[in-house]
Amino acid sequence: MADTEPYRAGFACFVGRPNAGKSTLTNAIIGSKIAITSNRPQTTRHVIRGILHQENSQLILVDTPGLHRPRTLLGQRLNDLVRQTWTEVDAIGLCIPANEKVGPGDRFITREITDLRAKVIAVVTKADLVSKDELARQLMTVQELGEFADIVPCSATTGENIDAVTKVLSGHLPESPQLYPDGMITEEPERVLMAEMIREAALEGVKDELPHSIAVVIEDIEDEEVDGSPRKRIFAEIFVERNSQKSIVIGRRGERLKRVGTKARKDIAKLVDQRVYLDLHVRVAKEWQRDPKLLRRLGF
Ligand SMILES: Nc1nc2c(ncn2[C@@H]2O[C@H](COP(=O)(O)OP(=O)(O)OP(=O)(O)O)[C@@H](O)[C@H]2O)c(=O)[nH]1
Repeated sequence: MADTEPYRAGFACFVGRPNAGKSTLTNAIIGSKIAITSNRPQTTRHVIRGILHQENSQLILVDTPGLHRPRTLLGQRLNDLVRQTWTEVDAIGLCIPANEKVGPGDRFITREITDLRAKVIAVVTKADLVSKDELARQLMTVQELGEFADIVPCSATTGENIDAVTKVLSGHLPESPQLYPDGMITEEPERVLMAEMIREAALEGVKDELPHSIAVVIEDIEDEEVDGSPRKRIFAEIFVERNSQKSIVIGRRGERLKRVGTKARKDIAKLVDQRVYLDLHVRVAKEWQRDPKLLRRLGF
């Protein structure tokens, strides 16, 4: 029967409250670190696409930030971006952690995505954190939450049932010819990925206020040759809103910034498969979240 199956291709995204496991799931499916995860809410800012090529389908995953109460211009733009994305996809995976009570946040998001043309699949994430009984109970609670085309439990950490999530999502895509060439896993410009890697490194182990106040811009990338082998020299600016935040990022005698640079450099070197020299600067740009010009420069 397999070869009579029609070819399907289309777009899907994961939604869910902050920390529901959307980015980790996206990574587990695509099998490469293209979306940024952290244990802090709302670190996913850019729409990043990963493309999963299978024999009979092509699943294009779009990563969106979470909806949140818009307090700034950035907040409003992010929400617009999220809603825009939802209207464009063919399938939506609503992520609900197995280890947390279904709450108002989940109901809010469920309502928001109910009347879209996309098929909605409930994905119960982090299944590894609960017992079988707890998982069964959560699946039943989720069933009551709304009308879903399917409900699938999985764990992105152990990889359990990730194939099932992919299969179910792909099965709800429209019949369509292949949309992207073979082998392509992301169409996000490398610069955005580089900036996200630096941002992730800069956020490691810092206080709650920083994630919303930090942004990274890649100013320039130069190809150079060192000792006969190619190297990329990358100039990046880390923007923060206050001097106090600048001190946090830089650390005592610049030690923290050095660690940030080392980690980001390694991640970027893996991404571009080349040696990298990273030139990092930290700049205070007061209220960058409210400055339309700066927002545009930062890619929002
Ligand atoms: N044990 C376990 N932890 C997970 C799993 N999936 C995600 N996590 C953890 O949950 C936290 C949040 O995961 P993310 O993937 O960043 O969540 P997100 O929904 O993208 O979060 P936002 O970007 O804030 O919207 C991270 O610390 C992950 O390591 C899983 O299957 N099992």
